[in-house]
Amino acid sequence: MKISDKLLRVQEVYKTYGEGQSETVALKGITFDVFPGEFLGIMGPSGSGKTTLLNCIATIIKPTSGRVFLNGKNISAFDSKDLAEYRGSRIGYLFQDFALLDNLTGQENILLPLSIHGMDFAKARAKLDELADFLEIADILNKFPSQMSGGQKQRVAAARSLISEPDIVLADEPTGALDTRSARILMNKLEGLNRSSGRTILMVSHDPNATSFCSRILFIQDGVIFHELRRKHDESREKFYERILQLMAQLGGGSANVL
Ligand SMILES: Nc1ncnc2c1ncn2[C@@H]1O[C@H](COP(=O)(O)OP(=O)(O)OP(=O)(O)O)[C@@H](O)[C@H]1O
Repeated sequence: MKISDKLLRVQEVYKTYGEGQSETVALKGITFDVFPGEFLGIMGPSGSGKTTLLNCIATIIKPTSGRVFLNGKNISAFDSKDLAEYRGSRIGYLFQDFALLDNLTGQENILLPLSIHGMDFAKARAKLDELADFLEIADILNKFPSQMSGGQKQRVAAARSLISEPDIVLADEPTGALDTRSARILMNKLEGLNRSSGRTILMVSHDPNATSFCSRILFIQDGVIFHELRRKHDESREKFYERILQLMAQLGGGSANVL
């Protein structure tokens, strides 16, 4: 298979922070592919390198060595102009803390990426209406973040991550600040976007409830991928959740301690 058949290829990525006595090798040669339409989860205990890996893919930080390809292009070799285009339109971000701007309404937050990167207004309006409808945020678009619940904020953030129709959405613990019910609603929406629109999502999480919505999960520990679980074609989410828990228990110490 050619590299271009894959949407994303992470190849032998290493990341070292600091030097000498304070040196931390956060990623130790990570290699994996993401195919178009996948909903890939990355699980691992605190400090295992999940956020570092996501930030290398998002070009927020540079790998110490190794390469990241998006649509066959080596984005780790991009100059700053290409990086701006890549960050702005080819990927969407979803963060644990929502990262909404407090002094902008929901609608303004969602449209912000487009106003920075140039906007076809009619297309943006149609896309906004479609996303607001699907994510059930139409009636809060004129509210400010301080007037929204956590779940509503994260669904507004999800709309913002999708408005530019990115090739891939990168989500870092998107349910981390949500209660169980809001987390489930968000994950149902992300799964729906993945299944109905073929939206490719890469999500980092330590929560098996969240990753049980994925189609495949990579397990990372001490900067190395050491296991993969794939959701079977007709496997229910509940069954997949059980398999994730079983694996976590096998890894030792019970799920809560391991991941
Ligand atoms: N800016 C930094 N400078 C130095 N060390 C760092 C930095 N960021 C992360 N690290 C270290 O790199 C390792 C991986 O951290 P990372 O945040 O990627 O883990 P994580 O799996 O996302 O953890 P968590 O689930 O707690 O967010 C940890 O040992 C961490 O202390």
